[in-house]
Amino acid sequence: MLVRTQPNARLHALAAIAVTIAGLALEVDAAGWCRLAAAIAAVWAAEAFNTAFELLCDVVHPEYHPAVRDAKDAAAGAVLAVSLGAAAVGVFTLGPPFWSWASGTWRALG
Ligand SMILES: Nc1ncnc2c1ncn2[C@@H]1O[C@H](COP(=O)(O)OP(=O)(O)OP(=O)(O)O)[C@@H](O)[C@H]1O
Repeated sequence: MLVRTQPNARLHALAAIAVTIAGLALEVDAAGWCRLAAAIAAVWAAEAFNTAFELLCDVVHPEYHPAVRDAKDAAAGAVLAVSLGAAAVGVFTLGPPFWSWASGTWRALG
């Protein structure tokens, strides 16, 4: 339902697939997979709660209301915060093995 109805969830799905492929290609260790899996799960959980909250708001108060606006903005902010944290986990987990692979390849070519 999330992927079908939420454009952001499609982006999260693409990011999760890309991270999984990169993790396999870079042979991330078990601790790295734990961090990546926790980050991906946290983003999906935040997106699911945000979607549930938006749907509930639309049923409870479909008309414009400043409190609904602020509540929805706060929930969207939570997804953004978790997504930024997940991006940091991805960079710190995949960055070092990617850098070793890239510098090794560069040396082999040079
Ligand atoms: N009933 C409302 N009253 C006031 N503002 C609203 C209302 N419904 C939506 N908004 C504003 O429009 C924004 C988008 O709300 P919407 O329900 O369309 O979520 P969305 O487009 O699915 O957003 P998201 O990207 O967070 O999933 C909200 O963050 C809020 O600022």
